[in-house]
Amino acid sequence: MKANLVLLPGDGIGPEIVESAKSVLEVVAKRFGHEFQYTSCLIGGIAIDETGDPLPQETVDACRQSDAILLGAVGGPKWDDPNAKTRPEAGLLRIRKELGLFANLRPIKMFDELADASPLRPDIIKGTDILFFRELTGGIYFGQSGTGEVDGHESAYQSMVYSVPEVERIVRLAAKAAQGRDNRLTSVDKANVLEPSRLWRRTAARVMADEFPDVQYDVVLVDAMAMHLINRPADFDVVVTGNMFGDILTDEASMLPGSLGMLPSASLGDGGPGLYEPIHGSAPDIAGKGIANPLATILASAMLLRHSLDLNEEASAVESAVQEVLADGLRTADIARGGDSVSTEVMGQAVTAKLA
Ligand SMILES: NC(=O)C1=CN([C@@H]2O[C@H](COP(=O)(O)OP(=O)(O)OC[C@H]3O[C@@H](n4cnc5c(N)ncnc54)[C@H](O)[C@@H]3O)[C@@H](O)[C@H]2O)C=CC1
Ligand SMILES: CC(C)CC(=O)C(=O)O
Ligand SMILES: [Mg+2]
Repeated sequence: MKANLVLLPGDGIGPEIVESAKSVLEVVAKRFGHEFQYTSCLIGGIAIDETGDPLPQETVDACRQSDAILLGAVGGPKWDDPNAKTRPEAGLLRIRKELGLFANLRPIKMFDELADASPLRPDIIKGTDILFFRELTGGIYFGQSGTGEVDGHESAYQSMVYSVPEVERIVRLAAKAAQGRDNRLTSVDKANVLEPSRLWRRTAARVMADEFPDVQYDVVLVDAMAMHLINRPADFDVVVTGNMFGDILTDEASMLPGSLGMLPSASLGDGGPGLYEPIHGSAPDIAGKGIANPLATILASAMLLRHSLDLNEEASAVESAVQEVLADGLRTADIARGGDSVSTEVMGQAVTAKLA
């Protein structure tokens, strides 16, 4: 098949890990007889430096015309000035919104080979296989914000808004995914405090009762969920939650397989191109050192093959190749736990070698 792919390397370790994932896609195309074309576009801090805008219009246009998008990460200390007109992260939020990518799928899958990379005991993490559905284009990250004065003191606010259709569509997707897995769905909210969470909870309950009575459904408050994830992660199947709760809980959940550098994600909407990225950020502390773990981005490219190009065999081949290099004992520093480690490039090449 022919596919037009947009690459958005971004900032920090973004270019290094996207380069590794691109090499993997190139080798997949060669082995399976596909023709992938790549267009690299600006997003984030580098886009601010070059155009003044973290999401230039050419980037949006190229993404809209593509079959799928692979993104590295955005942001870094260079653009952290609290008084700056715009930030790299604004570009990422906008591309998600512009493309209507309301569903962010974040699988938390264990690799047996990495059991010793997790800070948690093997008996606790054994059998963990969670699929998070994080709502991605609403909630507090998109709420009205501003600064002002309260009681004579400088103040700031950011509001959290969810509408019924926004909750319905993400819950439906998550419930359908549950039907294809272990048929269990957990909705996470903060309904004991937040009004949008109460709307979320009653909407989700109605959708589940009316449309998915066969799916085993429960609700958990987000603070308790933070604890359950560490205490009994293997008990969860599909989890659906709002934008900020999903952002935070999945970074926490990355410690189950052992590193942020292992977790991919897919952002999907109603048709149109999907956007694939690792869940981590631009890791400025290790950028340019050639030691970042490229596996999250490589696994994101596998999700791209599966969800946007319908290439299931190819996606599985990439996932197996990752498993094999881990079984061979290859570790980047983040999963080496003090043992021998390899560079980003060597890890990427090892995966492509398995696929060639
Ligand atoms: N999707 C995106 O583009 C995201 C961007 N960010 C941005 O990234 C910048 C840095 O944020 P942080 O809070 O430091 O989060 P981060 O996720 O970039 O890094 C947190 C820690 O994990 C490590 N890490 C992350 N990815 C790794 C990988 N592939 N291999 C090895 N180690 C890895 C980093 O070295 C760091 O110690 C900020 O500007 C933030 O806004 C943060 C999260 C997501
Ligand atoms: C700009 C942020 C919302 C990025 C982030 O932390 C994420 O999507 O995981
Ligand atoms: Mg995050």
